[in-house]
Amino acid sequence: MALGVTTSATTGQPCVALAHPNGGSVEVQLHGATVTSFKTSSGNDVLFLSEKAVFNGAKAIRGGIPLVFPQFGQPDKAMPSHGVARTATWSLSEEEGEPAVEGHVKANFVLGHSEETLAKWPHSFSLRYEVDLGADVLSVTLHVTNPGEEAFDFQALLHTYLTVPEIEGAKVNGFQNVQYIDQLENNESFKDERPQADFTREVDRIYAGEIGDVGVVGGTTVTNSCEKTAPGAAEVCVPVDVVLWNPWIAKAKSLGDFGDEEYHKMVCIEPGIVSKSHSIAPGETFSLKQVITA
Ligand SMILES: O=P(O)(O)OC[C@H]1O[C@H](O)[C@H](O)[C@@H](O)[C@@H]1O
Repeated sequence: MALGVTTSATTGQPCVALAHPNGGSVEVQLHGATVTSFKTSSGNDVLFLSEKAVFNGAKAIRGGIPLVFPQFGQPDKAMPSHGVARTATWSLSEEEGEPAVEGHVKANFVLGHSEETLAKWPHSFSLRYEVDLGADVLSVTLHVTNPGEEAFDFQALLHTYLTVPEIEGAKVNGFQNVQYIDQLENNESFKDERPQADFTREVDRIYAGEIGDVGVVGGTTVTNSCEKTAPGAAEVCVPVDVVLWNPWIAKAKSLGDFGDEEYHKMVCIEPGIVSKSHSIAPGETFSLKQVITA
C-alpha cells in the first residue's frame, strides 16, 4: 500500500503512519523525521514520549527517536545543540530504496542541505532515513552521504527514548568492561565493570568501544551498527558508541518540555558516532542503524 502524509492525532503535525499486519504500528513526524511512537502487536508503547513535548514544528521533540546530525551537543556554538536534522522538515521519499522484506512495512525520509542549514553549517549533505517495521521489531537507519566536492567532519546519533516500568528497578545489559566518557565528570574516561548498569542518580555517559547488544533487562533490546561505503570500495564497519542517559531529578526539573516525574519512566540508549568526529569524503556514505526488538 502506498504511504502518504497525514495529520497526527498526537502531534497535530504532518506524519507518516506504518501499520504492521500483526497490529504493531509506528508513527514518524516529518518534523525531524522523529519516530514518535512504536507500538507492539499487544499495544505496548516501546518509545517514551513526554507529556510535555512541544509539537510546534520548530522545537526538537522530547521523546521518540530524534536524529542528531551533524554535531552531538554543541561543540560548534554557531549551530544548534545536537545539530540541524532534528528540527528540519524532512520529506517522505517516493523512492523505496531497498524493498521491504516480506512481512515488513517501510518508509524512507530524505533531507538535504538548504539555505537555512548552510547558514548554520557550511557543508552540503544528503540524509536518507529508513524506518522499517517488522513483527515487534523496528529498524531505523540513518544514511549520511557527502554529495559535495570536499570532505567534512560530522557526528551522528539516534537519540532513542525507551520506556521502562520504573527507572529505579531498571537494569541495562551490555556495558560490562566497556570504557565510557562521563559527561557529568568533566568528560573523564572510566571503565564500567558492572555486569548491569543501574540508575540511582543522573546518568550521562558515552560508552565507546566494543559494544554488542544493549538491552533493558526483561524489556527492549537494541542492536547497533554502522557501516561506511565508498564508491568502488568494500563496506567497512565503523565502531558505534552508545550514549546512556537519564536526567534524574534536578535535570528533569530544568527541562521545560519534560515532566518533573517522567524520569521514572524512561531511559535513552542512543547509538552514534560521537566520541570523535568522523571525516566523510565526497561520495561516501555512513549508515548508522539501530534495531529495536520489543
Ligand atoms: O535536551 P536535549 O538537547 O534534547 O539533550 C538531551 C540529552 O541528550 C544526550 O543524551 C546528551 O548526552 C545529554 O547531555 C543531553 O542532556
